Amino acid sequence: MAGLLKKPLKLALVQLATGADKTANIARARARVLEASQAGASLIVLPECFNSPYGCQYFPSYAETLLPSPPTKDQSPTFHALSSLALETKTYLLGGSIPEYETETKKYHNTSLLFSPEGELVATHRKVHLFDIDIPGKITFRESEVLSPGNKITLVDLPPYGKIAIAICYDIRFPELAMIAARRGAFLLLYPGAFNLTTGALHWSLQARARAVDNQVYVGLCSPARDMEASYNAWGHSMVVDPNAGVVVEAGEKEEIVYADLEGKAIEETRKGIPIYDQRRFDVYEDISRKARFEE
Ligand SMILES: NC(=O)CCC(=O)C(=O)O
Repeated sequence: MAGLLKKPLKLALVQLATGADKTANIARARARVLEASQAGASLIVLPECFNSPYGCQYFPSYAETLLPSPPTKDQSPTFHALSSLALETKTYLLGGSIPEYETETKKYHNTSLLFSPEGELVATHRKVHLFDIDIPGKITFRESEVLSPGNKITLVDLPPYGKIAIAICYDIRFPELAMIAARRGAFLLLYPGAFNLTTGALHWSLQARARAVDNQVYVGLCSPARDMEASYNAWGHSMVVDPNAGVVVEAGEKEEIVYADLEGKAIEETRKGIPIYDQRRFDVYEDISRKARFEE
């Protein structure tokens, strides 16, 4: 399967330091996105919940309304800030995620918005797998107490590069989603995410490398910077992994932008050397990518 990534692409992951002030978070994101675009990035990613603190107690008060689209500036200042910034920088801009309130259903979502270099909204991903875990003595978190899940896999074409898939944080633990997107032609799986000090140490890098090696695609994980004063301590360590599961670049814990130059030949050479794409046995097991709920 040659030619998934049709043109080399500089990817930037902005490991943003966020706080309680939404306006300040957006302003800080803007400064970092301008910096990344000046460094030559053409796809720039912000972290999960980049305009708010991460936590169920915060989602309702920080939530913005995105539908019907486009929202007004009052309904979603973040939508308009991202759209203008993508247009100003002429980049693809993935607005990590923001808490969303859908007025029609009266539901909250954890939602990622992707804008084109023309400032147009080109994809919306609502977190499909909500972060509900309970590790006694370490961490209990129940996004589902406030949020409702999204119901689709998000695969989007970024001309002239090719297709990418977008999912959010806990979504990475579900290899089906990654595998389906990769089998439908994604060259890159992007996960804005905020793992924590318990599961970050255990699984952050492992999950990124696993999704890359399973699918022989690039994987990018973009975290908020770690803030030990916050109620939830993000892991940091934003990273890009190549199609052979090698870590191309990894941030530390503080605010930082990391860059990676993605090239189609890395995917092609990996798949040529270890040709699992041609060796699948759909006579033994099912090709689940044929049945997925998709919006391309
Ligand atoms: N924000 C999240 O979905 C956190 C996911 C996480 O920490 C994990 O271990 O998975």
